[in-house]
Amino acid sequence: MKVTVVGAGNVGATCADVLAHREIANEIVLLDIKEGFAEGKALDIWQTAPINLYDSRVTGSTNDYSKTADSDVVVITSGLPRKPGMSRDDLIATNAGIVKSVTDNIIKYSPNAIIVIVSNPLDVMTYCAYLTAKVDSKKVFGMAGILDTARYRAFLATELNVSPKDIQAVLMGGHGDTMVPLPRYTTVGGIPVTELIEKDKLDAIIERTKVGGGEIVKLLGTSAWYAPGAAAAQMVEAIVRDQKRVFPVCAWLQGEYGLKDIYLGVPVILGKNGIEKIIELQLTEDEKALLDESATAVKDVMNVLDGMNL
Ligand SMILES: NC(=O)c1ccc[n+]([C@@H]2O[C@H](COP(=O)([O-])OP(=O)(O)OC[C@H]3O[C@@H](n4cnc5c(N)ncnc54)[C@H](O)[C@@H]3O)[C@@H](O)[C@H]2O)c1
Ligand SMILES: O=C(O)C[C@H](O)C(=O)O
Repeated sequence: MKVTVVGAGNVGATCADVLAHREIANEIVLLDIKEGFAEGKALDIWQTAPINLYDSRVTGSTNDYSKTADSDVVVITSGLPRKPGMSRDDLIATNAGIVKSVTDNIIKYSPNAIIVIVSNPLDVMTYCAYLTAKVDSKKVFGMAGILDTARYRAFLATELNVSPKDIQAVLMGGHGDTMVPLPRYTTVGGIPVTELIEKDKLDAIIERTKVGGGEIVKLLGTSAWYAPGAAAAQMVEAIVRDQKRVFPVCAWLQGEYGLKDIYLGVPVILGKNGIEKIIELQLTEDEKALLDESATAVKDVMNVLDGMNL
């Protein structure tokens, strides 16, 4: 299996590192526009192989897409991260052009690749890649839900003093402050979370999750990378190993949840064909209202992209 990661910055390099040391792909290409940057990162990662005992090959390339030819999966992380005070949507002006040109190049050399978008604003950059790639939407989708649920699960694990391994959760909607964590679908070792935590504490964790990206931006001056890189690698693993994992993924909706022509986070089954199924949950009226609100927020930014005439 060959996997390309475009953008060798914080998220891209972390993703490539996880793919390599967990031997998720045997050939990993890191590509960046900055001269020598991807080569340097790839060399550093590859030099961990004798220490971490793996044999996945990691190579780097400065914008030479011929090196990415015939990739099975491509992860796109290229683009600016936000700084304190910015929203993810503020990145659209720069990142849309980047995601479009990268997707064009990727499709030219790997027409059958499955494409996982990470660049922000996530839902709209995934839409941008889909419009550019002109392939089945089951092969173009975005990473956000695994990260957002990981934050939610980590906060719950701290609060309840239990292993994060035992916390399962579903989160839907856009990758922004309108995301919709679903306590009704959150369990701890099979026990509904609502039986283990007071409502006000759970509400506070949900609110913290919604702004979890911003919390890190404020602390670091740039956005997160360890959890995002690992989350993207987990999606790649589900695809290359045909694991049929159930994850929240930013997917193209065509009537599911009463929503059409929009990229939004929903639970899916992920396997060798990409999105193998979108799972439709029975939402309560309140949950559906929150999802609709999130969809409206994403649609507004999709309209901005449409107006850019890239
Ligand atoms: N979906 C998510 O949950 C999630 C999580 C974290 C970060 N992100 C987003 O991922 C993106 C990357 O974040 P980061 O922290 O790695 O940023 P970074 O600045 O560390 O890395 C971005 C890299 O992209 C490269 N790049 C820019 N234009 C390029 C082009 N045309 N072709 C190839 N490479 C190009 C840059 O040279 C840089 O090395 C940001 O947009 C960020 O907002 C999304
Ligand atoms: O918050 C950001 O800008 C990056 C990313 O979307 C995140 O949630 O960490």
